[in-house]
Amino acid sequence: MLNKYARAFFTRVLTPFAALLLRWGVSPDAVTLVGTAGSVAGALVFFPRGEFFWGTITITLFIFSDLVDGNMARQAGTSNKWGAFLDSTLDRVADAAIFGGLALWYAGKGDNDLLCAVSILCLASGQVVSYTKARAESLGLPCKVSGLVERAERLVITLVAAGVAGLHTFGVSYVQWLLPVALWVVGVGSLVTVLQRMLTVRREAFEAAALAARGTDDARES
Ligand SMILES: CCCCCCCC/C=C\CCCCCCCC(=O)OC[C@H](COP(=O)(O)OP(=O)(O)OC[C@H]1O[C@@H](n2ccc(N)nc2=O)[C@H](O)[C@@H]1O)OC(=O)CCCCCCC/C=C\CCCCCCCC
Ligand SMILES: O=P([O-])([O-])O[C@@H]1[C@@H](O)[C@H](O)[C@@H](O)[C@H](O)[C@@H]1O
Ligand SMILES: [Mg+2]
Ligand SMILES: [Mg+2]
Repeated sequence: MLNKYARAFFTRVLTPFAALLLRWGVSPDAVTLVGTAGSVAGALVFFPRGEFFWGTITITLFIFSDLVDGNMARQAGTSNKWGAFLDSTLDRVADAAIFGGLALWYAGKGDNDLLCAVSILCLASGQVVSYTKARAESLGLPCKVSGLVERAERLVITLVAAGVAGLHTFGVSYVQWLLPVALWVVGVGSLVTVLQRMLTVRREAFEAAALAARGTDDARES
């Protein structure tokens, strides 16, 4: 949903910045790499220590690189399969660090086995959501459904909740409950998304097989 509705807005806002980076000689690949390194560092330095506010601020600053890199590649006319592969692969690395960082907090000082398990569920199910589409596309099937919770939703829900929950450190009360709720929403939502995509790909696979069988029959008859 966010991918569909917010992308146009962010493209308009980030285009001048992307153009400036290109003028400075920065490449889209460099932005992808630095953005990922920053997101991973923010997640693994701050989240395992329970510093959710600063972790979220750092990750948010770097994660927008994921919108800038493609924008730069399109402006420069250099979008290519390597860039698409690098972008998607490093997205998985950043996602693993974010939910891994939260799991480490709950496994350690956060001392909550259930929320540690829910963070791992978010990590694993989010990766499977992405895998369903990647594998379907590699088999020539379009996977024509985005599903309930795409990557942008997973990140926005988690980061807004973590950022606000982190205000607890500055004395704001009644905000810590937001992060557990967000993790449950993302974990269960991602499972639903996996199911939605699997059912869509199953239908697409059977339709493709039926079409191929009809083609063979037609060829035999003529
Ligand atoms: C009180 C609290 C207030 C909080 C307010 C928070 C407001 C934030 C609200 C909304 C943020 C909305 C984010 C919207 C996301 C937009 C949707 C979207 O576009 O998502 C997808 C993208 C990028 O996807 P992708 O990488 O696939 O696209 P690209 O454009 O890069 O194109 C890829 C192609 O480009 C080519 N290419 C790429 C790279 C390369 N090197 N070479 C290439 O050639 C190639 O062809 C590729 O195929 O983005 C995301 O998924 C990232 C989502 C970002 C989410 C930000 C989350 C931040 C949210 C909240 C932070 C809150 C902080 C709160 C602090 C609270 C304190 C009180
Ligand atoms: O499938 P999903 O994980 O929700 O979202 C995906 C991103 O995570 C991936 O990195 C991108 O390349 C895909 O185009 C798609 O947007
Ligand atoms: Mg990107
Ligand atoms: Mg990306």
